[in-house]
Amino acid sequence: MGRDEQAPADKSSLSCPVLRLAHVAKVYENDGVLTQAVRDVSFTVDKGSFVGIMGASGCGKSTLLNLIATMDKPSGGTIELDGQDLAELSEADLAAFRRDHLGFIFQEYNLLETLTIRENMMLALTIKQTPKAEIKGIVEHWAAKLGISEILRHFPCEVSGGQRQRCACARAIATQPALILADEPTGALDSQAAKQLLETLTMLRAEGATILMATHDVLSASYCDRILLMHDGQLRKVIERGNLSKQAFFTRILDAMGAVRKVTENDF
Ligand SMILES: Nc1ncnc2c1ncn2[C@@H]1O[C@H](COP(=O)(O)OP(=O)(O)OP(=O)(O)O)[C@@H](O)[C@H]1O
Repeated sequence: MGRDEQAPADKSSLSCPVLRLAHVAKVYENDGVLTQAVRDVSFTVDKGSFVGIMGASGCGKSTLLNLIATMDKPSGGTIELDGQDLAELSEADLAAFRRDHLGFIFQEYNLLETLTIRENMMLALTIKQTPKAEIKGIVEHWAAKLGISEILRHFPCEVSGGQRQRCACARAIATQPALILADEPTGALDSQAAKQLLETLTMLRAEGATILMATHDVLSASYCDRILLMHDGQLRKVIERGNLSKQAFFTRILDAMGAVRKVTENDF
């Protein structure tokens, strides 16, 4: 049995996890109807890694991301981010914790339309109480790295979808969060812009960022170091990239997805 065939292993003794989930569950209740969206999910995300959560629509990716983003609370299990058990935080502490430890990149950019790209980045740093004297330098540093220096004075509506998404990346990384959560970040982009964005995320990872990305797109997933394959709320498989090329990893993910589907079909 290859290592990508094993049940998810806790690698925390070997490395430095930024995020640790243990037996996380989420049950929604609407008008007495229960939906078990996440079931007994355990995994860790190491510092400086780029991890993907994959699975078909409805498998629980967004629910899991919302729990990690502190937007919702699990029905069971524990989530530890940057050494903090999220359950121990009061409602009042959560917003500050989110601001100080997390960065977000969503499918729909989430830039404030009435602010320029520069102001969007500055706002994130101001909210995080970055010293005023440092803000300009930080904005310019990341804008240059992400190739958006020329458009800093523009409003989001004046730039392309790909540029907007790179701005969202610049804003997320500028505050140096412990973890960047990306939810289908390439969902609204054409294939060329999607490729550029994925290369940008890979570059941010090389700069030390830790990224957890939900996607249903195998090509996006092939840029990751590790894929967590979900099905029906459960973590079914962990696929490590290791030394594989992007293309070989792409094939391995496809194979693993096929295998998960086969097991599921055989259940009937
Ligand atoms: N607020 C809610 N109330 C009740 N059920 C919900 C709620 N949010 C999600 N669900 C259900 O939980 C399950 C997981 O949904 P979730 O949105 O996490 O899946 P997903 O993998 O992110 O899907 P997609 O890729 O389509 O966004 C689904 O069965 C969904 O219908």
